[in-house]
Order: sequence, then C-alpha cells, then structure tokens
Amino acid sequence: MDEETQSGDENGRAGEDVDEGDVVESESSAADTTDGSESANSPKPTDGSGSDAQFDAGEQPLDVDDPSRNKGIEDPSRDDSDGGGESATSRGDSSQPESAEPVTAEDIDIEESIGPEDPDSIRVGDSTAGTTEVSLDEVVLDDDDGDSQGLFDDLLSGEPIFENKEVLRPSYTPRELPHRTEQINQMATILVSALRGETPSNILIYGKTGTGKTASAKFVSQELESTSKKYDVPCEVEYINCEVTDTQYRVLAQLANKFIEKNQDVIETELDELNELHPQAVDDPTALAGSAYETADEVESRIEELESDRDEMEPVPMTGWPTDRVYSTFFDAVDYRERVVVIMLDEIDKLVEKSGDDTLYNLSRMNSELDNSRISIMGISNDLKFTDFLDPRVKSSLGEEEIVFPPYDANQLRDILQHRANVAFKDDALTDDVIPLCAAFAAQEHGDARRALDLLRTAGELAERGQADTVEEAHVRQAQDKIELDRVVEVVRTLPTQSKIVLFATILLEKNGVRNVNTGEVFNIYKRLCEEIDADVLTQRRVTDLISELDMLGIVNAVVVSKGRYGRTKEISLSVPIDETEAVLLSDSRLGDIENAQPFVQARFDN
Ligand SMILES: Nc1ncnc2c1ncn2[C@@H]1O[C@H](COP(=O)(O)OP(=O)(O)OP(=O)(O)O)[C@@H](O)[C@H]1O
Repeated sequence: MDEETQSGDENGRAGEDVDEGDVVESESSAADTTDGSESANSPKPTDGSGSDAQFDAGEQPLDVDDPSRNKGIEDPSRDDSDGGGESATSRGDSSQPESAEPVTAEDIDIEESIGPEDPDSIRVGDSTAGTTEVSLDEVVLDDDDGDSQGLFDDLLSGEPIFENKEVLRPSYTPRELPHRTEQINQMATILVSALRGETPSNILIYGKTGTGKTASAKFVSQELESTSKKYDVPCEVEYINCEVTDTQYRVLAQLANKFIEKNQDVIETELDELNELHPQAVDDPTALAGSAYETADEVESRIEELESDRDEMEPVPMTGWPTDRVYSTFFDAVDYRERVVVIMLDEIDKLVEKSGDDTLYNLSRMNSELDNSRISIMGISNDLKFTDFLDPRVKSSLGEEEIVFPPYDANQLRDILQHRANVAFKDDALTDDVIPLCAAFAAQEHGDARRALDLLRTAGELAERGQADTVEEAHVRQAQDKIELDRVVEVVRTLPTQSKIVLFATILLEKNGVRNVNTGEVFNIYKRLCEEIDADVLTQRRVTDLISELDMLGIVNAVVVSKGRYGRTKEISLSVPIDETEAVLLSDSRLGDIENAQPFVQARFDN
C-alpha cells in the first residue's frame, strides 16, 4: 500500500504544532464588493429647505445668546390678547394667510410657545396645523439656508470629471479583460473537467505584478460557478489571499469554516423540505411519490441524521487547535458531499515563504483520500522562482499545468485604459494625449496595468481638484510624480531605524551643501546621530551595506569612485526629494529628536 492512501491526519505532514496567536481573516473582506455604482452619483447640494428652523427673523431677530434681551420674551406675564401671537404661532401653516408677515420676537406667544417643561423650546404652529418643536439653540437667524455654510457647494458645482471613479480602483473586477483571452481560454479548457464531475489538473499561474492574473482567475471562477449552477453540477471555487492568510493553520481553518458554512446551508435547506414533507407523509403516504423516500419513518430518520450532522459541525477557532485536527475538520467538511472544489491560492509564494510547503503537500495529496469530493489547486504567483523551494513531489503535482501572463506593452495598456475610461469618465473629459501617456509610463515600469489605472485615476483626481474641465497631459505628469513620491514616502517610512539614521545623515550632509558625499562622511555624522538618540552604533562596514540597500531601493545613488592611492570610496547622492524625505524621517518618534542636531552638523564643517 503506498503512502498516498494514508489518511490525512496520519501522513505526518499535516503537522502537530499548535499555531498560537493565529487569526483567521475573513476572506469576504478581500473579495471584491464594490459595485461602483454609488460613487457615480454626486449628491446634489441641498437648498436648506429641510431645515428645522424656518423662522424668518424679520427686523428684530431673536438673540440666541441672551434670550432675555428679546422683547416680549422677557415678560412672561405679557397678555396675548394683542393678536400678534396668532400669526407667529401659525407660521408654517399655509392655511393661515395672515402668517405671511415676517415673524418677530414680539410675535411669539410666550404662554403658548414656551411650555413650563422646556423653556428653551418654541412651538411653531397651532393645534390645527400640527406643532413642530424648535430648540432656541437650533434657530439659525440668517436668511441663508440653515444647515451648511457652503463648504462643499463650490466643489460640487463644477461639472465632475468622473462618471464612476470606482471603475478605476483595484477592487473593481472588470467584465472585460482585453488581451487576456488566450490565458482565460487556457484556464477554462483545464477547468471545464470540473463541470463534467472530473478533477481538473492543478494550475500554476505566473506573471509580474499587475498583469491581470487575479482579475483573470476571478473572472474564470465566476464563470465556472455560474455555469455549474446553470447545469446543476456541484462545483465550488474558494479564493484565499495568501498574503493575508499565510500559515497552514489559517489556510486550513479558513477553508474548513467556509465548507462548514456551505454544508450547514445545504443541510438547512434539506431539513426545511423534509420537515414539510414528513407530516404530509404521515397523513398520506402517497405524498412521498417522486421523493427519495418510501415511508414517513425513512423521512424521520433522515431528519435525525441531518440534525446530528449539523450539530456535529464545529467551526475551527481562530487559534488553539493542533494543526492535524484542523486538517481533519477541513477534510471532513469538504468530503461531506459530492462536489469538485477549486482552491485558488493567490500570492502562493508568500505562503511558501512564510510557512513552507506543508499546506501545498497536504492539499495536493488529498484527492487520493477523499471519497465524495475532488479538489484542484490554482496557485497564483508573481515570483517565477518560488517552485525552486518546493518539495519535488509538490512541485510536480502543483505545476501540472502552467500559464504565463506576460507584461502588457504600451498598446495593450492603452486598450485596457480605454475600456475602463469609457465607463469611468464623463464624455470628453480626457484630452487625446492622456491615455497614451499613462500607458507609456506604465509600460516603462514593467507593463503593469494596476500602475496604468492608478495613473489615470490620480490624473483625473488632480484635474478635479484643480477644477479643470478636462484631464490634460500635465495632470498625468503630476500624477506620475505624486505616485512616485507616495512610493518613496512609503519605502522611507517603513525602513528600519538604522537605515533611517544613515539616510538622515546623508540628507544633513546634502542640506549643508556637501558635494560628493562619501561613506566616511556619512559614517561620521551617523555616529553622532546615534549618540544623540541613544541608538546602537554599527560598524562602518555595516553602514556601507545599509547604503547599498538604500541604493537598491532607489533612495540614494551610490557610485564607487577610485581615489588613486587613497583607495576607493562610494560617492552618495540622494535620489529622492530632500524635504519630503526629511519630513518622513522626522515623523519617526525616535528620529524626531534629531532635528536639533542640525547646528552641530553645521559646526562640524565649520571646523
Ligand atoms: N486585461 C485587463 N483588462 C482590464 N483590466 C485589467 C487587465 N489586466 C489587469 N487589469 C487590472 O489591473 C489591476 C491589476 O490586476 P491583477 O490584480 O489581476 O494583477 P495581478 O497580476 O494579479 O497582480 P499581483 O501579482 O500584483 O496581484 C486590476 O485592477 C485589474 O482589474
């Protein structure tokens, strides 16, 4: 008997370790939920007619700050027989023509409007018109509309550039994926076996970031699920983002819980039907005609069986179970009924990097043990080399079929952008150069559609912010700078403290006008800065390494220059905007104190 027939929890690879502290993320949040329709409709500015306080303050407005200064109000004993009270209290009642005159403080009938229980409120309207209670604190005395000061009115009044901005966001799943027909067809050809009740081959999808791997795979899986419903073939796709769900415990727990939930739904539906059928069958056995049961007792025992299955299905907790128990729970849940399951593991390289290939090993061997169901794995990765780290058996099983997503060229990106822009922007909102320029910039990167879409969206936002009528080439260039700066800010913000100090030393030198900064100079300032904030001082060799890392990240440019008989050194210059980078560094709580180091750095050069 070969080892493949062992049960999952005995095969040793399911692991015995308890994954403490793991949290099972709900994948539903990662799923695309934006339908994009909401943002399309900009709210209309209100005219203020809905305001509570519909007073026209007239010639003598109420003094809200000091109500006692209001004539009439200060005299609670005032007789309402002067007739003015009637017109004030009937304001708002269109059936009372005499209320057309502006309401003044004198007009307010104190006895009627300010009840003893709430001296701050005025009752507007009489008993026939219904009453509206208005707090004095809410009364807006100006003539203009009550609720807003028009902060947003100007912004809303301009003809917006966007028709539906959500369409340009990464969360939006497009209905059409130009230039991916070949890859989509390849996937469909492999997965169609699932609709025939057979096990599809495992698929590995490779391609650089932004080449449409996830979008295409999700598109295919939606099609697969809807076709399976159409033909009533049990086939399900489960999506897991391994960047978030990156341990064996989490992956198995998440899958187990999804299948348990689905099983419970199916059980509930069947129970509903049987609970209706059972009393009918007791009264009249012919009610069972056409059903799978011959007697009411059979129906009853099936109900009991389903109820006990349902009660036994225990969801996997976030943490704390041994992994082999999670595995067997997942196994039982998948195998509970007949179906073909496609498990989509996006960013699969992150899972392998974080927790090795145990999960893939276990998943890829499950089919030989499952009785009712079959599973197929679809791995998505932008790291072409990640399979080098896999166990050869896992590697061959996982890579049964491989599909490569090549980068887009500028023309393809142009098509992709055009498709989206038609929905995202108002007619004529884009000048002719905008899409080609966005496509060209993104093609230079590495044919990244995500970057192209970001550029287009940011350019639109900048145009909108500048209240321009159309998006122009200049907006795309600004957007390119902005995205680049955002990237730099993010990279700098997440640097380790030591690298931040090295970078800060370089910035201080440049700010003090030092040209051709060399490693030695950076190291000297670095040391002083470390002393200043009580950080460990690394050796000059380590600091040189950190400079090389900053170079690789594109933050500094370090060139090796020969100094003749003085040996070789690195000349360092900043490749990022100095002020913004400095601001990011100083926002780090430890480095914030270094600001005071400026004078002493200056002093060093004065010596
Ligand atoms: N052919 C295409 N047509 C329309 N939109 C596309 C196309 N290819 C990619 N996109 C869009 O580009 C963005 C990035 O695509 P996707 O997430 O599928 O890339 P990916 O290859 O999975 O990248 P990563 O490896 O970084 O996850 C998404 O917004 C997607 O809708």
